[in-house]
Amino acid sequence: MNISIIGTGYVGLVTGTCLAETGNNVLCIDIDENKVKRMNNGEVPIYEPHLDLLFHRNIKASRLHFSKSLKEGLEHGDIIFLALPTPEDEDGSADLSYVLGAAQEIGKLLKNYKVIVDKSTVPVGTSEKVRHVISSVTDVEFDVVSNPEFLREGFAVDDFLKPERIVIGSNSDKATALMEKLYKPFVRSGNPIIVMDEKSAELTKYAANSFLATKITFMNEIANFCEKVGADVDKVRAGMGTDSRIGKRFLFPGIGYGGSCFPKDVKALYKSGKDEGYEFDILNAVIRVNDLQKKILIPRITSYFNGDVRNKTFAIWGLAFKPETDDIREAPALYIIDELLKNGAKVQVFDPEAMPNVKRQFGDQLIFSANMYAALKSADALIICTEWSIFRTPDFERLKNNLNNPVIFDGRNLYDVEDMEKEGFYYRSIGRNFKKA
Ligand SMILES: NC(=O)C1=CN([C@@H]2O[C@H](COP(=O)(O)OP(=O)(O)OC[C@H]3O[C@@H](n4cnc5c(N)ncnc54)[C@H](O)[C@@H]3O)[C@@H](O)[C@H]2O)C=CC1
Ligand SMILES: O=C(O)[C@H]1O[C@H](OP(=O)(O)OP(=O)(O)OC[C@H]2O[C@@H](n3ccc(=O)[nH]c3=O)[C@H](O)[C@@H]2O)[C@H](O)[C@@H](O)[C@@H]1O
Repeated sequence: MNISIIGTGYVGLVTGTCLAETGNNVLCIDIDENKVKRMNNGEVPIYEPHLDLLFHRNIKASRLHFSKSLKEGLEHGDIIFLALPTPEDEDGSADLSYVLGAAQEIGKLLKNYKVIVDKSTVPVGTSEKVRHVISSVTDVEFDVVSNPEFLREGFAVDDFLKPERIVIGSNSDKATALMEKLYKPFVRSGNPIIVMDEKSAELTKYAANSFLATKITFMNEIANFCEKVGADVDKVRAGMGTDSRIGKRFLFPGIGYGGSCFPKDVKALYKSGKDEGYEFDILNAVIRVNDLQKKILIPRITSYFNGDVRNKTFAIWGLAFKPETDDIREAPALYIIDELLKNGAKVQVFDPEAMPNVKRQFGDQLIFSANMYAALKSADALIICTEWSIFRTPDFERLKNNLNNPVIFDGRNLYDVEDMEKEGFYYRSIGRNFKKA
């Protein structure tokens, strides 16, 4: 099939590349000329494991192309995917200007039947709005389908190629049949394509993300309480997670959820509730608790240094909002860096992939280190914000020798508490055997 993807970010580029991988001819459109130029020069503009290989293979096979022209996109694709940003608006709602703006342009360019697929995360009723915007500028036949995306950054290619489910919200048999044909190669192992009405599909996406954010937040609160009563959240997690009704995944406490989606999606669902006169109490609490959790290390650090971090130097390991991505949107590390700089501290950072993005935001306010050990040089403490694999088994002797003080604030519970105490570290993690001084 001929497929066009409008918006070539984390979702659009992965979708386009994976659809090319199953033999479709894909044209990816992006408004960012520089990005299109880089992709046409063979450069993958984001870090996403395994994407490189598929990207180059499909370009070589002439199944994957890039352009900045929406007109070309409309001429090429029988199915047009919208993978456009839906960022948080000032009032917490999802900003639909990218999606509806593109819909209007699409309407003007429409010459024959197309299926317009919304892959962006959007509130209930958006497909209807897209339909309305397009039909207000054209008489040409078209269908709109909601097809929310569930991929995770860092696992995006695997998640797309082997999805646990595909959700299609459609009120057109013709469009549904085309979508099922397109996705058939991805569900050979028997995972379902779940077809439903478009409103339910739109809500499924927000419900899934908000549920996962709630699960993490619940564990963060349990972890905080563990510290009050001297329990160990790792043990509690193991005890809970083995109940198959709860499950082992997404029970890891830390310094709050971040990323381009959970924070904005929880807020958008909360705001949708408000707009309908429904108060999502649980989401309100999730938002509040997560905001506090992102900064939970700050009072601990400040109190360790007797209330004053001025002229102290901190090493930070991990800047991305999670491992295996260069994405720093809503990354907890950025909140911690902000607070430390505001309080007069110096900050030396290392991240395997996210440093260029952080450099664009913080410039020379930070020292960017060539490797994880260089970041420790003469630092008064190490703060761990992202659980990249390379941080899991460091050379503790080298770590201790490079630091001014053997002090670690670990926001991701990477090390064993007793081992660290034996090694002579002051080691503070989240929700584990913290003994009050
Ligand atoms: N990042 C993720 O892991 C996931 C994101 N989503 C949802 O997918 C949507 C897209 O997210 P991301 O891919 O992360 O966004 P992104 O910000 O990485 O990429 C969006 C792309 O759209 C381009 N763009 C903006 N306006 C355009 C226009 N008028 N025409 C053509 N291109 C345009 C931008 O230049 C950018 O390259 C959002 O609604 C998000 O909530 C859903 C599942 C996973
Ligand atoms: O809509 C989206 O954009 C995507 O959002 C999340 O994917 P992603 O944000 O890439 O990453 P996750 O692995 O879900 O992690 C999100 C945040 O939760 C945190 N987290 C995750 C799991 C956990 O146990 N504890 C925890 O603190 C991570 O550190 C990270 O900050 C969802 O997992 C995807 O299904 C969804 O498609």
